[in-house]
Amino acid sequence: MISFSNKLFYLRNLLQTRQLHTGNAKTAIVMLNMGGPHSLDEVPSFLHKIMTDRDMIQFPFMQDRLGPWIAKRRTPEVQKRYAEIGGCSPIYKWTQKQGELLCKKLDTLSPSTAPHQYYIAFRYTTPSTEEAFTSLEKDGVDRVIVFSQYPQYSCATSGSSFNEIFKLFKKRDFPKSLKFSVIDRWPAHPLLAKTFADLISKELQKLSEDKRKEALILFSAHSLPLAAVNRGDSYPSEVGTTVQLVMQELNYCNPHQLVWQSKVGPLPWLGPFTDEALKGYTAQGKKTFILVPIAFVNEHIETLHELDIEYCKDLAKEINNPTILRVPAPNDHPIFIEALADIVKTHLDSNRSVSEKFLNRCPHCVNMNCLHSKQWYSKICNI
Ligand SMILES: C=CC1=C(C)c2cc3[nH]c(cc4nc(cc5[nH]c(cc1n2)c(C)c5CCC(=O)O)C(CCC(=O)O)=C4C)c(C)c3C=C
Ligand code: FES
Ligand SMILES: [Fe+2]
Repeated sequence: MISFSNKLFYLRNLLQTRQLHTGNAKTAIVMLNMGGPHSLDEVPSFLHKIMTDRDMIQFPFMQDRLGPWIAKRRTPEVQKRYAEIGGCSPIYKWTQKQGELLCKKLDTLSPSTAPHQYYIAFRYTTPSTEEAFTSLEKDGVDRVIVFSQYPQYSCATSGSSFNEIFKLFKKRDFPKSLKFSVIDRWPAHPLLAKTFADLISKELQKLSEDKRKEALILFSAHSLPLAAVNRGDSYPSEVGTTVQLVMQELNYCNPHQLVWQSKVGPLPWLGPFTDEALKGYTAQGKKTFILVPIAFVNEHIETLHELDIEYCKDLAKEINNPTILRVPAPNDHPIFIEALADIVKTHLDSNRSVSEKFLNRCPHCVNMNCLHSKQWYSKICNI
């Protein structure tokens, strides 16, 4: 049964798609991301899709049962959290805005590949990968650039989305005349670092001089299961790269620390955890923190709920009310939009369809999806 709010969403989506896709686009930019529920009714299917995605999470036993069980068990609590941030994830709204601004900029920066049109491909909600490719094929574009919206690459997130494209084209033919290329990661882009540096500076400016001097910058990224880290997933080191470049941009003005949030399920995950770090540092006498969500480019449940409500409000009360300011996600920051446009423009100028890093698997990868997917990308990108 599709609820009234979901029906409204699909109708609005259809109208927007009609308005945006003029049918004369030459270059398609496919914006890959996980997506988030468009309504509270969609939370169960969203969680089910995440927890049964074997590229995202592998259980040591009973994979077919444990995933759906954890998804079902989490549903009421996660629905409550989405209700507290307005009833849906803002990822779709922000991705649309970023896509519009990016294409507008690209039309000026790269007239020879214009008009550019963005297509959103979400892994766990609509618009899906299949919908994105069906639309761009219908629009008759000449080339497609698959652009991951995760700055840092993890096999659990970016990898799962890339594997989904491969799985789609196992079911149907890839259009022969379509030029295809991939932007898989951009953790070291200077304008990404500049965006975060600007956002952090603005928060620091809100503090009195004394507080500003003592503020500890806590970069917080979504954690990963330790099994994925030990398999060789490059996400932790790429998050570290972004952190270093942001601090360099800030001229190492304050102390900083990288911490990890949003552990799911009972298995061990990469730490130190953000909430434990806040507790530890306040016990050490620190009283002022700047929290920076460093591994996602738009607001989502983990910034609006976990950071803003659970840590800045609830946890702060428990630990003697330190000052905690949370830096906004890049969203539609003008330097961030410049970063997106520069990444695509540099890619267009490079004549490189895919990175060598992307085609190489983790040293301990045993996932056959990765093997076959990377073979497919080599072929389709003419490597
Ligand atoms: C950007 C980095 C992310 C990594 C790495 C990541 C790994 C990862 N996540 C789960 C399970 C869940 N993630 C959930 C939400 C969620 N995850 C990310 C980002 C990363 N996840 C974002 C941006 C969001 C929020 C989406 C939104 O709607 O706003 C959820 C659902 C929420 C919840 O239940 O808490 C789950 C479940 C695993 C298992 C994993 C690594 C293996
Ligand atoms: S798990 Fe990293 S390439 Fe397969
Ligand atoms: Fe997640």
